[in-house]
Amino acid sequence: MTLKATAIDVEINSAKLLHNVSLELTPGKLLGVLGPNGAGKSTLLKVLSGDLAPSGGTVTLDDIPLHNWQSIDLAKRRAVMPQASQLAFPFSARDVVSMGRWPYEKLCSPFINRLAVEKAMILADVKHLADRLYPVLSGGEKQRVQLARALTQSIGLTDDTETKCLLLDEPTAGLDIAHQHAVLAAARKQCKERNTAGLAILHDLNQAAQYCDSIAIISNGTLISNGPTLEVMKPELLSDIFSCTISRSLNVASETPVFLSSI
Ligand SMILES: Nc1ncnc2c1ncn2[C@@H]1O[C@H](COP(=O)(O)OP(=O)(O)OP(=O)(O)O)[C@@H](O)[C@H]1O
Repeated sequence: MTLKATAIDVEINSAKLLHNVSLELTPGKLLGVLGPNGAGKSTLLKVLSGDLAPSGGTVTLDDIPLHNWQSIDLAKRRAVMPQASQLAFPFSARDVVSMGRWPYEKLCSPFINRLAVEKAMILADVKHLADRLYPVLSGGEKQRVQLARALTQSIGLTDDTETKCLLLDEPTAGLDIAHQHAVLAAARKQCKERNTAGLAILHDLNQAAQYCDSIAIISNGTLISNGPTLEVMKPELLSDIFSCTISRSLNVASETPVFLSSI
């Protein structure tokens, strides 16, 4: 049992941002959310995280509506990496990552909390940035520090058996290619090894196919398709959704699909 959205509508100033979207996150799996710019992907993530109340429908975590959860209990169960995080204060990168431990401050010893921070910094490859000031890091470095913050939050307790949810809004945006792979590998590892239910909004079709267990496609605020990655990522559907020609072949060496696109 985990995070479940049922018949979600979002309407702001008479604009329909989401219409009748139902979606469930699965423990141990990474769900990729694809769709054109302005489709409603970030809006969906904000509804799933509890940051935005839907106009209609419900989001439940373990069958309990999100608005009935205490914020500290919700923070123990789901971590969010938003699309952009600005912090004006001169915190170090380690301070920012440590913020992910606030739900566990009183539950774990300082030693355990420090270990969880160090582990997440290694996973997100930001250990070498630990003492640098966050506001002066590059965009990609800040992105990885934010990923580490979300990862350390979703690590929870050392012997935690509760399923966590990890919600990532374009975690690879602005990253060099090696770090794009590293970030998605870290997200997938977190899902598999800690039975975390993950969601990542992505724009790269090849990375989505390579790292995600299932795919949801959103277009014009509507869920168009949702299911196992290769069943959903059909060239005809993708070409239609993204208004360009998309073909799919197979990388024989790695046995992974390869998507090519042209206008
Ligand atoms: N607070 C708001 N008020 C009015 N319209 C909004 C608001 N927030 C988002 N929108 C609009 O809702 C639509 C969906 O936005 P959203 O950010 O969810 O898209 P997205 O799929 O994440 O896009 P992208 O891939 O460009 O990040 C857009 O047209 C956006 O302008």
